[in-house]
Amino acid sequence: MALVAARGTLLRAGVRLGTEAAACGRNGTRRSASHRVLVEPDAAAGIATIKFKNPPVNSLTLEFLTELIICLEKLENDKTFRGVILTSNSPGIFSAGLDLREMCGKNPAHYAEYWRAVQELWLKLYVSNMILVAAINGASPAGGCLMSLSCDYRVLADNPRYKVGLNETLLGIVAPFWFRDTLVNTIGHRASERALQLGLLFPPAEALQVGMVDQVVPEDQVHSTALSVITQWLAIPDHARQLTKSMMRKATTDNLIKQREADIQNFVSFISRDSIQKSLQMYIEKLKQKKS
Ligand SMILES: CCCCCC/C=C/CC(=O)SCCNC(=O)CCNC(=O)[C@H](O)C(C)(C)COP(=O)(O)OP(=O)(O)OC[C@H]1O[C@@H](n2cnc3c(N)ncnc32)[C@H](O)[C@@H]1OP(=O)(O)O
Repeated sequence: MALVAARGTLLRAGVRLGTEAAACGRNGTRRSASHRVLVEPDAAAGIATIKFKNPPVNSLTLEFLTELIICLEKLENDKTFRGVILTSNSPGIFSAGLDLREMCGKNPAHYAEYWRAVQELWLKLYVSNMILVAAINGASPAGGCLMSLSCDYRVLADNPRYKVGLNETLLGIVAPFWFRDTLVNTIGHRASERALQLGLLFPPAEALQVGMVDQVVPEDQVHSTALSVITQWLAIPDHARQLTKSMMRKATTDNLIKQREADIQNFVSFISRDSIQKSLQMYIEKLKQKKS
């Protein structure tokens, strides 16, 4: 059902599925997946690199989310690809997380459609059969950080401006239970409690120390490191690795799947509150003023 909704959104957005299907194909040359998702397939290695290209900050708009979901599904179904690197086409920003404008001044039906797409992307990432490695080449707050936490391994560029974390409380909003669970599964309960309550954004050395990322490397080595990690993981027999991943993660995704509709309703009523709308608008204003 979610994919049908996603395709509906794409078609309304004027994205041609035929073009996108071709983009995620097995050809060895670089192709453009759609407007916002670039895919660089290396069929011989069985690895594809997905590059986010949704300027200015790769925020997760509904259209971008939908393109990512469909691209991941195509790669998942194409047995050529066993590993995927997620990275940004614009070094400096991995992803600014959920697009604030999608959560501001819209109607409940839009919020519901948006949240279903956010859930769908997480589900696709978290239990993917493929080996997913995040090559984090820029700042990665909130939903951007969630994407990387949903991968199997995270490599972060060593630049003090590239902070990662779930900073929702700083916006006056609350990370949902499945964001929390993803973080807890990665860094443990106590560290998550502190990070979530304070909305901490960790610079590289601290991110490594707390376990938000697995490796910090010089900026120009992020992609090559991700590649060599995937190559090591590819040496493990797929069925054994996949079953183990599922054993580790399925309870977490099942928890969302069984209360998916309730989670959407909860999001819609929370985000529609006047007080939350005001907080988000103030936050957007603050971002604008930062420039002037
Ligand atoms: C039960 C209810 C549960 C609710 C849970 C909801 C969960 C939400 C999770 C989220 O992901 S919320 C989003 C959180 N994201 C952030 O806090 C990031 C905010 N952005 C930044 O900190 C910075 O922009 C940056 C990413 C560090 C980049 O900094 P830089 O200086 O390079 O760019 P800016 O000048 O700040 O931004 C350029 C441009 O982009 C706009 N923008 C930035 N972030 C977002 C965003 N998340 N959504 C939409 N737009 C964004 C910014 O306003 C600027 O726009 P302008 O028009 O050019 O001024």
